[in-house]
Amino acid sequence: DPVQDKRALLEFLSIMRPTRSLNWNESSSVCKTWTGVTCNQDGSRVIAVRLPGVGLNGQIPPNTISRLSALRVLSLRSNRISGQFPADFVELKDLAFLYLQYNDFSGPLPSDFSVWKNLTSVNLSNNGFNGTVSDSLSRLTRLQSLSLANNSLSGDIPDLSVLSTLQHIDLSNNNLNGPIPNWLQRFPSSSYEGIRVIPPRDLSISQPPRDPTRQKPKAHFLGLSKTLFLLLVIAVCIVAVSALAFVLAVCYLRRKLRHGDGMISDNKLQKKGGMSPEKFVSRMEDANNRLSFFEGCNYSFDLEDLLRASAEVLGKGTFGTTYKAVLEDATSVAVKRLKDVAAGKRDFEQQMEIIGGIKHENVVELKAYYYSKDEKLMVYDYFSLGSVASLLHGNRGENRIPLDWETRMKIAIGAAKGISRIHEENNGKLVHGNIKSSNIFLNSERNGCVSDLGLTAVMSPLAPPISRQAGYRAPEVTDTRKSSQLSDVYSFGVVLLELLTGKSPIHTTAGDEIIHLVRWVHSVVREEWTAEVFDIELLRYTNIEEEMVEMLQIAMSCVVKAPDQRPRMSDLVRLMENVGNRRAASLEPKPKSENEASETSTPSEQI
Ligand SMILES: Nc1ncnc2c1ncn2[C@@H]1O[C@H](COP(=O)(O)OP(=O)(O)OP(=O)(O)O)[C@@H](O)[C@H]1O
Repeated sequence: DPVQDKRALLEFLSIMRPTRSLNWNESSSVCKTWTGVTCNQDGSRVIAVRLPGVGLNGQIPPNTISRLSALRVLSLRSNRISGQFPADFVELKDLAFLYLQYNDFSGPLPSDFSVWKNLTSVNLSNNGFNGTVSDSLSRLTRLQSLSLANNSLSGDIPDLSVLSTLQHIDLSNNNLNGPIPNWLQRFPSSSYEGIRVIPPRDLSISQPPRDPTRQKPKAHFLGLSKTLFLLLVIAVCIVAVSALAFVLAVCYLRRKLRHGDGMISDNKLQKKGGMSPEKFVSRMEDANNRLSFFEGCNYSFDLEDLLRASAEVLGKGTFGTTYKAVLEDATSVAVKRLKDVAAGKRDFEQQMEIIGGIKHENVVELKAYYYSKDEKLMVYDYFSLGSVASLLHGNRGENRIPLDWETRMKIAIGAAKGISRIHEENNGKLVHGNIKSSNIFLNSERNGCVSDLGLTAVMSPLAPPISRQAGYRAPEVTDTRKSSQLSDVYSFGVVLLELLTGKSPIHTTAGDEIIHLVRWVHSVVREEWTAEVFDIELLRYTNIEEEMVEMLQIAMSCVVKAPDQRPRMSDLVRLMENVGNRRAASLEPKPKSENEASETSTPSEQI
C-alpha cells in the first residue's frame, strides 16, 4: 500500500468529515478496498480520487490532497466544499482531470494554470469563483474540455485560439466581457451565453457632427421615375421569392437524405414514442445542456454528433430503448434512451456519478450521460458480439457457434466479479437491480461484464412492467417491488441456470406450455434426472460433468426462496473460482471421439 498517500487521505478525511461514511480506515488496503480511490498498477501510488456527492464540507485542508503527487484524476464534484482554490494543488504536477463543479468555492482562479501541463479536462463550474481568467490556460496544450460556467468571473475572455485540442468550452453565466472572439464562435452559443457583450463602438462619436441646416438627402428611389421604381420593386420580390424557394428545397432534400440513410429519424423515433430529430436537437439545445463525459473517457463526440449519427434500434427494455449509433469517425456506441425517470436533475446526476465512477473490467463502463427535461440518455461502448442472451439463445440454426464450457465459466465468474464490485459501491449498498443475460456482455478477455446497473434508483417505482423482468425477479421483489443485493443474487442464479441449461428463464414448449426455468430445474433435480437439465451443446465435452453439477448446486443456492439463505456475491466468486481452478489443474476438456471432434467447431471459432 502507498503508506504516505494513505496517511494524506486519512488526514483529509478526518477534517472534511463527509456525511456519507466512507470505508477508509487504517487497517484496510487503500488500493483494494477504499471507495473512490484508484492506485497505479503496482499499487505504489494513488492516481485517482473520486468522491462525488459524498457530502464533503468545509475547506480542503492544506498539505493533504497535495501530497498525492502522482494524482491524475481528482473529482470532488457535487459536495459542499468552500474556501479558495487550494494553492497547494500546484504540487499535483501530473493532474490531468480536475472536477470541482457544484461546490461553494470562492475567490480567484489560479493565476498560472501552466503548472499542470497534462490538464485535459477541467470543470470548475457552479461555484462562486471571481476575478479574471488567466491567459495561462492557453499554454495547456492537452486541454480538451474547460467549464467555468456559473461563477462570477470578470474581465476579458482569454485567447484560447491556439488550443487545437479544445473540444468543449463553457464560459456561460459569468461577468466576462465581450466581444465574443472569432475562435469562440466555433463552439455552440450556449458556451458563452450570459456573457456581457460590449457593442462595437458607437460610430457617431467619430463622425463629424451633422449640420442641422443641411437638407436631409432624399431617398434615391423618390427621385426615380415611377416605372423604374416599380421595376425595381418587382426585381426585389423575384429575388426574395427565389431565395425562399431555394431554402425550402435545401431543407426538403436534407430531410429526404436523413430518412434514407438510417439516422435516428423522425419515423423511428416517433414509432418509439419519441420526437423528430429536429425537435430532439432543438429541445436539447434549449435546455442549454451537453453530454457529461466521465473522467478518462476517450470519446470526442458531442450531443450534436450523436444526433447526427446513423442509428439502429437494438431493443426496447425495461427502462427505455437502446440504439446503436455509428459516429462519423466510425466509432460505435450504445445509447440508452431512458423513459419514466422519476429522479430530478441533481439526484439523477449523483446516481450517474456513482455508476460512472465504477471502473472495473467486469462492469460495462458508463461513458457519458445527458439529462434534460425531455431526454435522459446514457452512453456505453458498443459490444459487437452481442449479449450473453443473444449468444445463448440467438441463432439456433445451422450457422450457430456454440458457447463452449470454458466461455460459460468465464462469463459466470466475470459477471459475478462485476456484480460483487457493484455491491461494494456506495458504502456497500448499491444494488444492480436488473441482472439478466441481455445485460451481460463479453469483455476483451471474453469474461462476463455486466451492464445496466443502478437504474431502479432513478426510475419511477411503477415503471417496469411486471412482465419485463419476469423470470429473473426474486419472489420477494414481486411483492415489495424493491430489489436488494440478495435479489441480485437470485437473478444471477437464474443467469447461471441459463448458462447451464441453454434455456431462457421463461419459455414455451412445443405444446405452448409456459415453463419457468427455476421451477423446471427444481422439478427435474427432484426427480433425480439431474443430467437432463444440462444444455445438449455441453454434452460434447468430456470431464466437465462434475463441474457442471457443482455449478448447478451453486445456482440452486442462489435461487432459494428465503433471501437470507442465499450466498453473497463475493462468496459466489470464490466458490466458482474454486470450480474453475480445479478444472485448470486437470486436463483440458476434450471432444469424446475423433468423429465427434470433427463436428465440433474449432476453439478459435467458438465464442
Ligand atoms: N452496450 C451495448 N452493446 C451492444 N448491445 C447492447 C448494449 N446495451 C444493450 N444492448 C442490447 O440492446 C438491447 C436492448 O437493451 P436494453 O438494456 O434497452 O433492454 P434489455 O436488456 O432487453 O432490458 P432491460 O432494460 O431490462 O435491461 C438488448 O438486446 C441488449 O443486449
